Amino acid sequence: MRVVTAEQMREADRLAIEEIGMKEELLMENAGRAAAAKIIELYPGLQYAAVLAGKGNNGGDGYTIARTLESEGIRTDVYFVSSDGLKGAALYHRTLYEKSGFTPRQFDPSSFQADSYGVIIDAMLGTGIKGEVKPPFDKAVQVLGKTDTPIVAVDIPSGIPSGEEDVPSSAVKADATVILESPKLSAYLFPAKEYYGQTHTVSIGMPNAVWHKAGNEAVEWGMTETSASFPVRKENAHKGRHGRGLLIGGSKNMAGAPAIAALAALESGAGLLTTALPESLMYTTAPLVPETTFLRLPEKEGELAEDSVSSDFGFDRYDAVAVGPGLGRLKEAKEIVRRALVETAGILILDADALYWLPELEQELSERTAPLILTPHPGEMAHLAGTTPGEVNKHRFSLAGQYARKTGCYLVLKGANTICTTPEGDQAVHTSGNAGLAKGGSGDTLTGILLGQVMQDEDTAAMVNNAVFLHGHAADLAVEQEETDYSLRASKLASYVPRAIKNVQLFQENRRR
Ligand SMILES: NC(=O)C1=CN([C@@H]2O[C@H](COP(=O)(O)OP(=O)(O)OC[C@H]3O[C@@H](n4cnc5c(N)ncnc54)[C@H](OP(=O)(O)O)[C@@H]3O)[C@@H](O)[C@H]2O)[C@@H](O)CC1
Ligand SMILES: [K+]
Repeated sequence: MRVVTAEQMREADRLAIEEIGMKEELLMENAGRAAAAKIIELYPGLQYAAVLAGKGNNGGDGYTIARTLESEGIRTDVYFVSSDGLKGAALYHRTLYEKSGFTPRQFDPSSFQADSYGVIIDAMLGTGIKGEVKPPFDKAVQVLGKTDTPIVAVDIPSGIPSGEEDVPSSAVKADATVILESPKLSAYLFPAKEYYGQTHTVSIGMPNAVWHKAGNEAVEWGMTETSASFPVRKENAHKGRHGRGLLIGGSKNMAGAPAIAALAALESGAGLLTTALPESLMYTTAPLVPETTFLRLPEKEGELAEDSVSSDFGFDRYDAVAVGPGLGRLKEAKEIVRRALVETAGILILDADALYWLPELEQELSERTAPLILTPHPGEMAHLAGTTPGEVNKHRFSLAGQYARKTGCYLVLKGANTICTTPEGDQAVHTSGNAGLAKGGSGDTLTGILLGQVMQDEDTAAMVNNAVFLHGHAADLAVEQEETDYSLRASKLASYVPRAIKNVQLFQENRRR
């Protein structure tokens, strides 16, 4: 599913109108009808609704929704908060509404009876918003903030920006948002996302052709995208075919991390896995993951020593190498990361403490040509980009895009709604996963899944996204079944990866039928 900025949506709109000849009134009719149908689906038995309408096209959608609901037998009152300068398609649809026998009323915050309606539809401000909500809309936002009646926003909750701009001090907090045609970036950014409630995207019949010119910012990557690119294993498969992977990590205080990552790598498809760790950790790791082979490395104070990785270590013998889970920050680890960057001819994944050294390895980073995947959480991203976690969270799309293009890496920016960016700047945002993932060790699981997945196909971008999807989907399945978002532990999470893969394969089979 396409994800856009307000500018791209406007450009698509313009192209559909000017180049394809769709009338704006038609797009608005489609929008209103699709939104009304979704509202009826969400609230079966709805009898009485109110629409709060603005003076732009979002308001225009509101009049169309009201007319459609009325024709479905649902009594619907329209209150215009402002209609100053109503024009174009919005004026056309208000006129249709009036000529159909209905009379819109001026919204009055002191007399509006929010509780008498089954649903209130927020059609005040859409993608045209700029800055803090101004009068008279501010009062209407306050009134909606006090009612228990469900609020359904049209396209975007009024006041919320479409992109990475600041969320104003007050905005409509919707129970659900019916997004028109394509979600805007803010639907994936906190705190804006919290205002959307449940999201439902409906088509307004925008011709696909316009997107080639209008472009789009990102896609949302889910089950459909994963199953479309998930490789089918050949019947005569051989273990070597599915990749030789190397995992490097572990230290005395993070002794379990390599086991968690190794389990996840094997359960996501790694053919042959070697785990390189401080030698003392082998005896605790082997019983947990009997299928991996080991490289027992010399250690210093329980962490890998600088000379742990011998000159003939053989980074280039593997299809993919992951460095980081439980590695620790002793400065000796820097040399291991440097060598991995320079010598790994296959795909290299750097995670956790391996990322810590990257700002000091700029030259090696810029000289690396083989694929590199970085998996920072917002704190690590801030360290990489030389900024604060707060700034990272505000500008997740743009910052990730800049960093991936600048360094030529595949960047997996973790956090709620993980964003994957390719070296070319193409982005995919993920919604799978839940609060159960906000726990130590869940990053190790992701690194393992990435290691297992990237060796399965040459389309690295798709494999990275599939790994992120499987990680989130495994967490969702765990919570649906016997786990909760409190209890989910990373090692348990790995045990749900097979079920996540099974679901992807079932989805694939059903599509082929
Ligand atoms: N794209 C498509 O294909 C289709 C799009 N459609 C719909 O169009 C919507 C976008 O419509 P839009 O561009 O007319 O803007 P919209 O959000 O209605 O608001 C504009 C008004 O807000 C005002 N305003 C601005 N800032 C403000 C503030 N801080 N506080 C208060 N007021 C503020 C501003 O007034 P001004 O400040 O300029 O006086 C202006 O009058 C989109 O979200 C979707 O619902 C559908 O119809 C189907 C086809
Ligand atoms: K709205």
